[in-house]
Amino acid sequence: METFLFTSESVNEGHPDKLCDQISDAVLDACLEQDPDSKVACETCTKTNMVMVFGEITTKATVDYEKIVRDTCRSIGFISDDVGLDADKCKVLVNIEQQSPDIAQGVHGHFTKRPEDIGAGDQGHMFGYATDETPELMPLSHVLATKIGAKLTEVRKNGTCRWLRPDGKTQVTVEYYNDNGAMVPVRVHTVLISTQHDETVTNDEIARRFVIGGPHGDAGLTGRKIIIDTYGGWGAHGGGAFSGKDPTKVDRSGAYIVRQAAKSVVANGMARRALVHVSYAIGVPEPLSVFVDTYGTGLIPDKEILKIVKESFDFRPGMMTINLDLKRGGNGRFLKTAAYGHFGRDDPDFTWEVVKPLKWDKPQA
Ligand SMILES: Nc1ncnc2c1ncn2[C@@H]1O[C@H](COP(=O)(O)OP(=O)(O)OP(=O)(O)O)[C@@H](O)[C@H]1O
Ligand code: MET
Repeated sequence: METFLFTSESVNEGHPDKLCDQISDAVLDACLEQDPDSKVACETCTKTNMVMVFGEITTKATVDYEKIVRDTCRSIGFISDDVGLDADKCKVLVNIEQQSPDIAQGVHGHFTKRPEDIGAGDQGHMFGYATDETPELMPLSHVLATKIGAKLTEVRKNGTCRWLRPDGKTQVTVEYYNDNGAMVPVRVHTVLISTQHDETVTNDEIARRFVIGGPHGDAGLTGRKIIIDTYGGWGAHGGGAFSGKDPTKVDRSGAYIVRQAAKSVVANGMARRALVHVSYAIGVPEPLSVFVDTYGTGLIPDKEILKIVKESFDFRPGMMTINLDLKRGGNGRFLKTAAYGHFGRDDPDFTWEVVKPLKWDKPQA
């Protein structure tokens, strides 16, 4: 049996880039909670003793950006310079302007367009992926890297492992067998864990020193972990980031709907593995292209699956927003997505994970 190795990495919520993603999505949550029509493009950057939020936000909500930054840092565990950032003492800079009137006019006509007519918030192309190798229909290498990272945070926060600090990375290599296009995991080959720790840990417990972490060790930026956010290197990626963006930004809503489409194709038994691709032009509601590839695992031809996908999913931004309930923020709805992956999560707030029943004729054996 010919096999190959495939590796996915993940980072914890204390990684500086992920801290930025979480602050951006906490801002989005706060805006949507008070004003579901908010238009939000919130970027965050951080370095030692400093967090800055910046971008374009048009909202009726009254938002205390500084408080959101400090609360988010604190809840992750950044509570002293020692661990990489002090939530209560760090400098917080805010540089937020309104959405460009040119974009507002083209995309939502300054809030006048009906949902059917709302245009894509930008050009771009997005991929959704699903594979039958795990119950959540996600790549095993990615699921394991993500879950080990989440577990590290859990044992830090619940006190099981007292020498852990917030920042950390994981990486998992899995040996796979290619079963006519379907991916079959054979064994876990390597697990790598790099976690920030305090000075009390001994050299027997760890291989390399990693005391300086968080923004002190490495600057952070929103949108720098797009592969960790999606499929761990499997499938494909159009390059758009998710966090801090309202659903008119198809980088996010488009990627969510194509995940639902790919997952539904696999869950309905039409294929063992699927990639769904969509593209947009700014200000235009209908997608420019939709494409399906089942890597040769389809029980019916890909072009028939594509037809079913196009009939079953509405790719217009205003309609994706309604169908996936993407204007609902608050209660950490989007904040949750900003660490440990946007896909494959078992949580009713991840509406794009709900499998849609698809009507198709299974060929006779
Ligand atoms: N009114 C406009 N019409 C068309 N394009 C515009 C308009 N205003 C700005 N742009 C272009 O679109 C770009 C935004 O594309 P980009 O992919 O960087 O978006 P983004 O939301 O920042 O995504 P990411 O977070 O993935 O970087 C701007 O930098 C600019 O080049
Ligand atoms: N940041 C922009 C906005 O707020 C979107 C990217 S530029 C087309 O609409």
